Amino acid sequence: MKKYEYIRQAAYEANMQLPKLGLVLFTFGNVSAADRNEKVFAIKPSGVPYDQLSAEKMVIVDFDGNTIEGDLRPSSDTLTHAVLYKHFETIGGIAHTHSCYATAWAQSLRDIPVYGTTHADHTTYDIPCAAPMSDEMIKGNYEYETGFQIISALKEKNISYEEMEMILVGNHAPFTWGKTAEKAVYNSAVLENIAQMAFITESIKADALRLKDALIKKHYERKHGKDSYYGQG
Ligand SMILES: O=C(CO)[C@@H](O)[C@H](O)COP(=O)(O)O
Repeated sequence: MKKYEYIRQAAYEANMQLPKLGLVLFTFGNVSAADRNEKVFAIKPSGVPYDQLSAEKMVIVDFDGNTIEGDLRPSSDTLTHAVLYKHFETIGGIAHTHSCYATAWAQSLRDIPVYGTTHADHTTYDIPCAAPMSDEMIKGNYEYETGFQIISALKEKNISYEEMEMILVGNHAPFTWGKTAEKAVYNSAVLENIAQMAFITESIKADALRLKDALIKKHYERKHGKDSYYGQG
């Protein structure tokens, strides 16, 4: 197998899931897949429509954001991916979408509260919204700073990147990650569904009640506890 072929293919297949799942339009969003031994990742080229993508067009970038291989320019979000790979030491994939409901929560600068068991099946925490960029950050290295905004938001709430594989970036859109690029895309789809349900919940009842802590715990444990299918792996 040619060098980096595995991550090129993984990134390509994961990117192609985004329009299929209705998580992006046109050229919005991007997915990357990492080879942690080589400290590189394959990412969608910038501005290329999904129906014109191929595994060969994926750009290989190192964890400092330098292009290693590829004829096209890597996604404009590359430095955010690079910062996350460097700091979240066990992840193998990252997805960024502009999916409608999750992005609307990000634009509203709001964490998504745990309103129901769908949310609790995936995480016991509210989905955090990282603070929007300061003027200095916008003038500086914006995409690089976005990575640090994500890291700071989790740190502030004392949540690890392993417990929370999804985040909203204030005024921007969601980023999700996971052990693989496929899992990162799965998390983007779950986040969009949770965001939509939370929005509709508040539209029906503005003062909707949060799910009780005991139920949050019960639902999460059922899916992720030691006796669950996932907990055993
Ligand atoms: O966040 C943004 C724009 O707000 C980007 O995700 C674009 O939606 C896609 O950019 P490229 O990956 O094509 O550079």
